[in-house]
Amino acid sequence: PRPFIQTDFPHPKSRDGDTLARHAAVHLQKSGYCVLDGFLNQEHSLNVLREVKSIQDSGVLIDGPLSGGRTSSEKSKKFTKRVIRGDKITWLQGQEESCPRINSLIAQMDELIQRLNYFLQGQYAISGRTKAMVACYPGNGAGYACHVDNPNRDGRCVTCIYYLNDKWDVTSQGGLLRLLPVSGGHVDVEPLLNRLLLFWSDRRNPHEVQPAFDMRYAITVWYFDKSEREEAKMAQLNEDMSKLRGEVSLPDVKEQKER
Ligand SMILES: COc1ccc2cc(-c3cnc(C(=O)NCC(=O)O)c(O)c3)ccc2c1
Ligand SMILES: [Mn+2]
Repeated sequence: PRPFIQTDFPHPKSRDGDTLARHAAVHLQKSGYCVLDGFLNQEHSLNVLREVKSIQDSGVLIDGPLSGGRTSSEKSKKFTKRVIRGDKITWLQGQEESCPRINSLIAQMDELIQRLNYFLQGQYAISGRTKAMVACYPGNGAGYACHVDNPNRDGRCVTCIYYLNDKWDVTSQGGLLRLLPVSGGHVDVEPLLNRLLLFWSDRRNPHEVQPAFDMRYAITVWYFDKSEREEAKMAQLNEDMSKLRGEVSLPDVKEQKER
């Protein structure tokens, strides 16, 4: 049977920024995710799609983390199990002259998240973001196995995905994003054009991309929580320094006392 697919996500009546951000804050705090349809106007979203396709045609997209190479568990074995090619990606700062419409989308995402931060009343202090990841799933049945974006406190608190797939039909084209919130159940999100999906990036939201059978486009930005990000950078710095010094930990001191 067709998976239960939620397409009638409630959408705030008025379009002003604060209403949208408040709606997103309420939904995130209640369910850990939020779907906003019609994030840009139709023409703008089609122009963003046009720019993504020209980026794809320019050949700058590289294999995503799991495509083409070995799956992480295969590193130890001699042979490498070839995974089917997964998503192809590129990273954009959001100021490139070659894609003004994508830059404008990123600016709108930034503005929404800054307003959202205000309505989260101190739950997070969202202070920065990653570059925007433009991803194309090639449509050969590749998907993305169930995973958590930020399992180990790397600083990312909100995942923000903008979908660009016009007239997408999951029954024939697959590519469904399935959230498996630890609070139970599952939420199926179709990767529809001009749809923005937000969800907490941590272990509360394991999610998967089911195999896609047509080219499937998305632009993802991860937003950082200030303190979690600072701690993660400090931990990384200490780890790098101890590697640099070739630091070796000594056997436990109290054993020596007993000698
Ligand atoms: C170390 O370099 C890299 C480079 C790129 C990386 C991209 C992802 C990633 C994570 N999540 C999704 C996802 O959930 N997509 C949901 C959807 O498209 O509907 C996705 O497409 C891609 C994870 C780790 C990476 C590491
Ligand atoms: Mn993910």
